[in-house]
Amino acid sequence: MTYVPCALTIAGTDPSGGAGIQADLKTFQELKTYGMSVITSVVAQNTTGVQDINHLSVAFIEQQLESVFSDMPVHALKTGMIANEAMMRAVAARLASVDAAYVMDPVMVATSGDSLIDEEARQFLKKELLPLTTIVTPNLPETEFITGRKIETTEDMKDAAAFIVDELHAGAALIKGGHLQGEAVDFLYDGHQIHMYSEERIPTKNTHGTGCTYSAAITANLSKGLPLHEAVRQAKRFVTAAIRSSFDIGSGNGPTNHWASRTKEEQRSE
Ligand SMILES: Nc1ncnc2c1ncn2[C@@H]1O[C@H](COP(=O)(O)OP(=O)(O)OP(=O)(O)O)[C@@H](O)[C@H]1O
Ligand SMILES: Cc1ncc(CO)c(N)n1
Repeated sequence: MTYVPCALTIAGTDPSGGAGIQADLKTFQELKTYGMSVITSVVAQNTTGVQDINHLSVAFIEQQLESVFSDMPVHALKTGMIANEAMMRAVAARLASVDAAYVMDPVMVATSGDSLIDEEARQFLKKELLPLTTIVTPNLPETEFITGRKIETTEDMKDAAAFIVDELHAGAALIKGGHLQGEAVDFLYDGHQIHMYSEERIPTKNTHGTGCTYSAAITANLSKGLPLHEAVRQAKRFVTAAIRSSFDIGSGNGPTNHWASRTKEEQRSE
């Protein structure tokens, strides 16, 4: 039987297609993995912000998890928006018995600035979910929350990555510098060494869903069995290409373009 890499996302939705579950599934598909999704909250949002949120019940989230795990292989999974502590407890209980790479995108606020999870969920994420991760991928505000430190320089980013692994027991930490000035530089600490991923900053406001797309690409690459550093390296290339050819659609922060990383040959043969 051929091996099909299977990737799962546990997250909220974006009907405008740029972030959340929709961005994750598009990314899984582009990276030639079999994509699956468990929805935590249905979010009415678009490029301008979040208009409303409808949370699914904990029992229904548990049922979705059971439907997937009782029947399907999962080689890697990611979590995105998990709005409250009760939902997080249900996910944590399932993760404890799952043997798959776990990528946590510690989603707290949308690109627009709208809050997506409550205060108790933030605390639970830091104390209970972090130690279960293969890798956590915070942006700068999320890193400041998780570490309780101000992050202003690349040195601060490297120190934060080490702190999150050594003191808070994440498997690895990728600190994303999308919110800094200058080069778009990210640092990975895997418990042994620091890796740096740096790309030219693209002058665009169209960054809706970049964090979702990046963590989904890492998840897809891990489901294929790539080592962590290589999974992140290829994902950084993918998200940079997606930002470079992002869409100027909608009147706010436009979405990334998930098919941008296809080679010319691949695009021609379609
Ligand atoms: N303008 C840009 N040009 C190039 N790379 C960028 C730009 N903005 C962000 N990135 C890169 O995109 C990736 C996602 O980082 P970012 O810090 O924006 O995530 P995020 O804040 O979690 O995203 P989101 O807006 O979805 O919440 C990182 O690799 C970051 O370095
Ligand atoms: C559902 C969801 N998850 C994550 C983000 C962060 O971009 C968002 N805007 N929406």
